[in-house]
Amino acid sequence: MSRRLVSTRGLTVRYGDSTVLSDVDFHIDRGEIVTIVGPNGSGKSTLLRALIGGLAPASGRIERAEGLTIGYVPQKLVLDPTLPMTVARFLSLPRRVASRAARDALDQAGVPGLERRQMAALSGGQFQRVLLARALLEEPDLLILDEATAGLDQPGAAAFYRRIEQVRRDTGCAVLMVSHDLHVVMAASDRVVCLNGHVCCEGAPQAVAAAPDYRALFGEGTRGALALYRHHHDHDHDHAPAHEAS
Ligand SMILES: Nc1ncnc2c1ncn2[C@@H]1O[C@H](COP(=O)(O)OP(=O)(O)OP(=O)(O)O)[C@@H](O)[C@H]1O
Repeated sequence: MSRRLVSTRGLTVRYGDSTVLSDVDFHIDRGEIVTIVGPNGSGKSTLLRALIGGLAPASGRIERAEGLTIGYVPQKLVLDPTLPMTVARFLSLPRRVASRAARDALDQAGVPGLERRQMAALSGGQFQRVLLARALLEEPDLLILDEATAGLDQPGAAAFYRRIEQVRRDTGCAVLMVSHDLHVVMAASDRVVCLNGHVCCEGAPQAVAAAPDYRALFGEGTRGALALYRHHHDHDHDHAPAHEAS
């Protein structure tokens, strides 16, 4: 398969009369971690939907590598809490997977040994990692995460993204994620694309954080988060932090 997994050229998407994305050039290559940031309503989820093939462009082109396999981790998944369902059973929906494969995927997602636990009894962080495990069962070339840490606190989200980096190291998959908090995903991203209906700026995370277009959209209000991020990355993580498996 070619190095380029997905690309768009001049992508324009409309819902009725309203143009949500206009003239977007985007690409992600094998093994890259790319984060899309942008304010609410800026078209981030729409871009993901178009890349997956769930939306037809009004104009422009989308190209996907032949045989591309995508694993998708949604922002949230609502399960009926009164419905008894173990993690193992959940991982076997919609198609049955071997227990060995389920175990390996849970290991890879950083939540080993959860097979017999009830889905309704998982913490928010564990639940998102089970969703990650389910996506990994597809053995994706490209893992897509749409605000996958929305319900987690910042240390929990940072631990989740460290796990994503580990998954990339282990499997070589590319990762495309959407996040509203650039500073939490900074360490895990090779490249950041700032979207506001069009591509405002893109580049290395530090460069985007400093870019005038990014600052115009997000202001300077995330300094506290940046400090937290720095604290979490000025030392080694020989010992998994408490949040890693919580
Ligand atoms: N199915 C739809 N029909 C009509 N308009 C839609 C539809 N889906 C999204 N939109 C509109 O398109 C715009 C972009 O939505 P989108 O969900 O892509 O933004 P987003 O950047 O992911 O937002 P958020 O950060 O709030 O999740 C919004 O104005 C939204 O109301």
